[in-house]
Amino acid sequence: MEYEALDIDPGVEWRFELEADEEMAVRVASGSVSINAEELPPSTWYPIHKLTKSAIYAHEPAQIEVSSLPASHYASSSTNQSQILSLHLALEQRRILAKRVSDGTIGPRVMLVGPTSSGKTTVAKNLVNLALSAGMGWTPCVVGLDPSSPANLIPGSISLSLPSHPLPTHHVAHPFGSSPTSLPSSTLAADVSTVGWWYGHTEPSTKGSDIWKKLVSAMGERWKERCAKDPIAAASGLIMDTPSAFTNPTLGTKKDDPKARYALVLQAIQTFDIDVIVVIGHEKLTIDLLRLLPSSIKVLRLPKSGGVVDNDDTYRELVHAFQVRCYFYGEPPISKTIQALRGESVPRELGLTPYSFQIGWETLIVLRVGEEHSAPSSALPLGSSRMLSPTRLTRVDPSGPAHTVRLLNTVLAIVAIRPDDRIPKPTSVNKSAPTIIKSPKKEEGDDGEEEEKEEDDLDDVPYKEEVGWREVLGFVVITNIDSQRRKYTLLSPTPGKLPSTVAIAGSVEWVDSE
Ligand SMILES: Nc1ncnc2c1ncn2[C@@H]1O[C@H](COP(=O)(O)OP(=O)(O)OP(=O)(O)O)[C@@H](O)[C@H]1O
Repeated sequence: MEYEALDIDPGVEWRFELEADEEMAVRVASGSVSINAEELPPSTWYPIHKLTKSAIYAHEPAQIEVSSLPASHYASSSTNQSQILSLHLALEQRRILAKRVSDGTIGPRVMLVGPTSSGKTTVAKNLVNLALSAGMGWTPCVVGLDPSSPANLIPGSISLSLPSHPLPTHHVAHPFGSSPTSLPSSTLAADVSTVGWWYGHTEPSTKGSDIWKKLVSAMGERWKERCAKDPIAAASGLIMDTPSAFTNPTLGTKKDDPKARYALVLQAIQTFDIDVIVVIGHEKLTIDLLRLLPSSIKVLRLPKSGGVVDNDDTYRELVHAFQVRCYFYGEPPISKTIQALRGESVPRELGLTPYSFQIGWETLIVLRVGEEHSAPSSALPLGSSRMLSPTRLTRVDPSGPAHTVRLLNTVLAIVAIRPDDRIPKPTSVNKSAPTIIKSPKKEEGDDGEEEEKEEDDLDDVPYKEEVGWREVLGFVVITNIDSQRRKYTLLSPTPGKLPSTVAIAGSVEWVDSE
């Protein structure tokens, strides 16, 4: 079989963009090259799946063999690799110092921020891989706060993971390696211990900021617990990938605090005690953060790599669908052409055997966070208003046609339930009607926010709100709703009983189009 041989000069990266119908394998013929700071093994075919857009960087004069050249590829010496390396060396010193004092000192806590397609995930992955390749046994925590490019789970989720080996770039589904919950754990990319939380939407919004903050706080608690138990994890520090929405100063700004700027960014900084912020290619954000934050937090600017691709919405949708598919089915097989390549090949994940089954509406309790489905405010007595908790849970009733349409193809996060999570059924006395506390007339000069309160038990809210920010046990998709027999058909990645019968729905949907 014919291969294309490519020479790459030192300090140069060979950039490629694979389309939906392209895949390739690369092999190092001479020299040393890496992909997202993972050194490619010598003389071994390294398969790269469709839709991947990335670059192979040469540390010294190198030659690689490519099974089939993609339509779009070029070499460039204008990379930000040297700046990433300098940053890594500074972080490495901090880790070594933290390990040396061994009094629970936590290593560097780095947050990456920047606009859409600025290269945040790529820089985060490079920094993680550089730490993992340092030979010091670091286990840097990856804080995946971008629900649209989820670190190791599926769109809509945010996660903490502790990789212990350099993360490969075989495909776009799991930029930070996949968790053993979705893929067989004996495989290379699957062996990354991960804890996930379900936001349910691919962009944080001001409306959803209350639940977002709860989720981030729960993640922070979990990380602190881990650091207290594991001094190496503590010394390794963390690298946080964030959503591009974080560059919007008014994200999370509520009416009760109109002057708050970068509310969700500040909350994440506080929760994870971030002490280094790397702003990619956004001068205004750098200046804003320098003004807002104390000098103990370093705000650095990293130039955007010329190789970063400005992905459009169609590409993002394709990647999201691919990520969900990989969660249920594992990676698609490598084409026969790549399998037929002679020589050693990097092992890749096995497929999964997803399982479809039916479950009754009464058995699977589907909840939504922060939704109102009680009487409209116009139906309340004059002068009173409804005040619902923004993180309240409502049970989805699939019986109405509108609900059926909304639920079909919805991705559900299965969450763990504890015995004391259930709200006791109201007694017959207080079940009679909602108690509306009328708004007292405003006193002059009284700008209090709390005057409107009500106690409402109109809705069947079976669980405490905490369930909404519980860790996720796994994901399923509703593939069919049988209104006659009152049953859902669910797709699950593996056969067996669901770990819990309480699930949270969001706005993430998936239809298997393959
Ligand atoms: N040097 C490079 N050469 C080729 N492709 C690259 C390079 N750096 C990044 N890319 C690609 O550019 C795209 C955008 O990069 P990345 O996902 O890191 O940006 P982001 O800021 O995290 O994006 P988002 O706005 O989706 O959060 C990705 O497809 C990535 O693989």
